[in-house]
Amino acid sequence: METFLSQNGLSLVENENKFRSIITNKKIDIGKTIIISHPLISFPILTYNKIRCDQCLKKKENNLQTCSKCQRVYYCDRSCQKSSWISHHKLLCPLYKKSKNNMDEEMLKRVTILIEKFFNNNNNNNNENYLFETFLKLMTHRTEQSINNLKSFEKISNNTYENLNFNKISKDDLINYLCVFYCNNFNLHDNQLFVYGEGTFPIGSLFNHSCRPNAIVMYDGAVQIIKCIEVINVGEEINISYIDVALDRVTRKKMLQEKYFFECQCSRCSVQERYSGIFSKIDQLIEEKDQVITKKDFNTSLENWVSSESKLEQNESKFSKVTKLILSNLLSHIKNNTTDNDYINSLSEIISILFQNYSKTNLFYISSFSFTTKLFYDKIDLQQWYQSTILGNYILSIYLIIYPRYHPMIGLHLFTLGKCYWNDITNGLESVKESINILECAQKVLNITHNEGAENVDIINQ
Ligand SMILES: C[S@@+](CC[C@H](N)C(=O)[O-])C[C@H]1O[C@@H](n2cnc3c(N)ncnc32)[C@H](O)[C@@H]1O
Repeated sequence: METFLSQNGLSLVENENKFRSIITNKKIDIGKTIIISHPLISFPILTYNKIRCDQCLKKKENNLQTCSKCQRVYYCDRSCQKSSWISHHKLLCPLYKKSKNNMDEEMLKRVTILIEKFFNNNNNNNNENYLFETFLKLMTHRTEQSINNLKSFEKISNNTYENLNFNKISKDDLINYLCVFYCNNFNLHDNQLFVYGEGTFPIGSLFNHSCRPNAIVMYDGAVQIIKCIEVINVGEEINISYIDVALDRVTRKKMLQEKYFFECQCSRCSVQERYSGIFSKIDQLIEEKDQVITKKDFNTSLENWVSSESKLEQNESKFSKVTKLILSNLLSHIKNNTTDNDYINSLSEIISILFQNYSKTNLFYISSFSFTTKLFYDKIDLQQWYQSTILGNYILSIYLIIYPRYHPMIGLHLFTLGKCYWNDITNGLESVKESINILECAQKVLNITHNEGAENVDIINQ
């Protein structure tokens, strides 16, 4: 494991609160790939299992071939089918007739078959041994798991043990593996961020969480790619995010505690930050203070704003003011190569103004956001392009407050917004100019966040 990490310029160091952390031995620039790693096991979720190959997880609509024996798994070609057969399917194929596995059981069976082989051939110089060694040292948090979890793990472990013969692995080991899955596994997502699979990635599991991460996780089929979104200097820790960082502090805290068993002390959540810093102000802006009535008010005023007849009236709205303030100050930081410090300074100034003037409004609530996004896509469906650009700009301004500037959500949204401007002919040449500006920003972000060859990036680059 250490060798693999050091080949990638990384080190694993002990950490008092987090057990271990990954730090970089060299400066990493924005957009650079930090590490590419393979899963021990990954497979598509049920809704995708007929359009994504069970072995390589690449998409191939309509052309996948099923295993003629069990007719439960689909492959893109003979080579993937053969790899899967050798890896685990030979043992699992006859079992599919008997039972319908849930995801955890499926993962457990596949992983355990491989680990048993690893134990049996321990001396072989297999170049994937580091994956097993890493997996076996991942955190289980077993003593902190809920009683319900442990009961369910025991049941799955019993089923698995009855169906497969293991010599080197005990039932108790299986429960440990399930605990590892619970707080280490990843959901694989496509370039639009839709989840298509689940995977055990031992190397990816070494990265700790931050609510203001400097790295993101992307996928290409079954391959995991961790990319840098903020300059990371020698000796600094690399952090990804385990949850959606747009969530408010209370929800983040609850989710991290329930699923990963830790109290987050990242740069955004630390006590020091909480009382003074910019992220604390952001968290206060998005934290919900009022109840349902204001939500209804919000929806009505948003709809009125978007459909107001006169532009003057529109510009007077708090939605317009906030959007203009944020975009006029922050959008240029996306396109130009400003430093992270310059960006944070600008963000800090904006947040202070927003905090002073809008901290008692519900403009930044996540719950308001689902309505705003729905309205945005409704306008697109209705081809009301001008209104879609107004809403799209507002959404973009909120994204720039809650997400790091080079985040896939921002890139994807810019891409959609750029297309709305392109279709909006009411403003003539102005719309075309704005479309180009927005699409250039989208190109910059997507080239950083997405992998080469990703569909959106290709379209935009062309
Ligand atoms: C996927 S593992 C990350 C690697 C782990 N530190 C290790 O050494 O194996 C997730 C676990 O790491 C710890 N962890 C991750 N991020 C943390 C953070 N920001 N603060 C405290 N603990 C964290 C928690 O115990 C969590 O359940």
